[in-house]
Amino acid sequence: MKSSISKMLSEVSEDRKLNKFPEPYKIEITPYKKMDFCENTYKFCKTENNLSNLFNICKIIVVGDVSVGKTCIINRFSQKLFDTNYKSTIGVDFEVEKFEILNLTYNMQIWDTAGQERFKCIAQSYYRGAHGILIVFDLTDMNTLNNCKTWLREAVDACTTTTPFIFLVGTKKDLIKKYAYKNLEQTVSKIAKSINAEYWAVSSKTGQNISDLFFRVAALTFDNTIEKEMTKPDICKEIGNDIISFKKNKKKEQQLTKCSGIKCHKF
Ligand SMILES: Nc1nc2c(ncn2[C@@H]2O[C@H](COP(=O)(O)OP(=O)(O)OP(=O)(O)O)[C@@H](O)[C@H]2O)c(=O)[nH]1
Repeated sequence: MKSSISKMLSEVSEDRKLNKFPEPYKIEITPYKKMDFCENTYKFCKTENNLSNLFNICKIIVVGDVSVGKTCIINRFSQKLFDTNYKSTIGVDFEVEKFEILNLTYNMQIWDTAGQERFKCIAQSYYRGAHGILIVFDLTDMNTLNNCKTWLREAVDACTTTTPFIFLVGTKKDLIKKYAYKNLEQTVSKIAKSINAEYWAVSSKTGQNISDLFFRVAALTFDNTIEKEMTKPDICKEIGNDIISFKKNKKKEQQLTKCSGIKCHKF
């Protein structure tokens, strides 16, 4: 947690800067067909905007069976590390990754959940408000793929306040032979389409597609959040239990309204 906070305060490294909309892994296996940021997003990012820090965070949850490689994906991306020793996640773990998208800082909270059944209840309490769900399976174990629908149902049921982007992520690509992978991809494609998810095949051991996946997640959630907020009459933001609302039309003095529980006051 300490390192996550210091990361949020630190400078964005060069390899986390994004100015071009990243492509999906396979255009035919994604429901998200857009190939560029929205016009509103470009406009918002170009204007000198003191509201920009209101949209600078997204929450991503990573779910899937035991030992499919959830922690390894996150460690490979955040620390460029791969550990062959398996240490099961207890409950949930938390990481923050900092990006710069179209010159705005963007923080991604990544919630690594335990695959073990006994921790499900704890993990589910962290799903609320997620902007993205990574459902992870092991490309060498069909059972883990078959369980993805259950993971998705449970995650979506708990995400009552948001409509998250869904990614179906197959791991351990380094362990599967080319011809076997080709056959498998047809099955995965059907499942991905049936759950309306974007598919990625990755390897935490070699690093294949790991960064591309997280950049894609960052770009989609960033663009969607700004687009949604820009089309609202007023910009509202949930901070803890409070709703902070900014009136967009007031130029000089922004009217800030804070509503907490039943009481509502202006300041
Ligand atoms: N060869 C190979 N092994 C991997 C890869 N990803 C993960 N592993 C191995 O798979 C095992 C489990 O990885 P974890 O990332 O700990 O799995 P997890 O899904 O977080 O497991 P839980 O926390 O118990 O739910 C470890 O021994 C890893 O070294 C990969 O891309 N390639």
